[in-house]
Amino acid sequence: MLSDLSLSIPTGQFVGLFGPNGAGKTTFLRALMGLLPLQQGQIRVLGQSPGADMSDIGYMPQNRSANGASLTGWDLLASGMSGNRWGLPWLSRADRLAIQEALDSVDASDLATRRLGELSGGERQRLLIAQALIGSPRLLLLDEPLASLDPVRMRDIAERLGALVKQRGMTVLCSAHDINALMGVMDSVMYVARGHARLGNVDEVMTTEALSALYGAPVEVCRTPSGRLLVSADAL
Ligand SMILES: Nc1ncnc2c1ncn2[C@@H]1O[C@H](COP(=O)(O)OP(=O)(O)OP(=O)(O)O)[C@@H](O)[C@H]1O
Repeated sequence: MLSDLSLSIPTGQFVGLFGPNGAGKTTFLRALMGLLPLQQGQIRVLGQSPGADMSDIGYMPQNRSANGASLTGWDLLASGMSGNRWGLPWLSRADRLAIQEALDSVDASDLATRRLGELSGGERQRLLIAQALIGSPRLLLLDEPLASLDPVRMRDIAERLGALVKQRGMTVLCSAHDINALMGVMDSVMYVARGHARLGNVDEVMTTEALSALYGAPVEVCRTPSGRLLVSADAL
């Protein structure tokens, strides 16, 4: 359970959300979506209560349904339009352009005609990121979007998302386990552990002192000569 959380995520930033398994990353994203009731306190998302107006929010959940093996990639994206999940709505020209733009933004247009049942985990993953990007949301909440991607594709998607933040002024909150995949792309890090969180730039948060305080146990943060961050501790 998350507690004593008081933070404000600046708009137009790419924020990496990190922490060990079970720390509360998914819980935090679901609370922002209005999918979980708060026991205490309050959250404002784009100035509103969570869940009040989702039109400007794109969300890629962690638990991704394996349904729809016979649907194509295009069908998957179309099914999310007009709030229609698996039905296939009539699409306006603007809807079709929005789908194509979302596919292009993650280099997934070649997957539009492929059936979901034939795609690799990483290919489906790219389509789901595209689905969350439909309509150019102001806020994008991505729960482990880089899981199942190979290192080259991981970096490619991270850089594409980083470019969208810069081009559109979009705010991205992206949970991940490999901090190095988002290095140079993130503006800030939110690190969650033991129900507490710290938000700041990489150099403020990813330090031996800051993480040891969050974990309540000695944690060592090192940088390799090539700039990779390594976090190690018996407690992890
Ligand atoms: N629906 C639920 N009911 C009860 N407890 C839950 C529920 N969902 C998650 N939890 C618990 O809340 C805690 C935080 O889980 P959460 O999924 O937010 O962690 P996470 O940081 O996203 O972890 P991971 O890196 O493993 O995905 C865990 O202890 C988990 O068991």
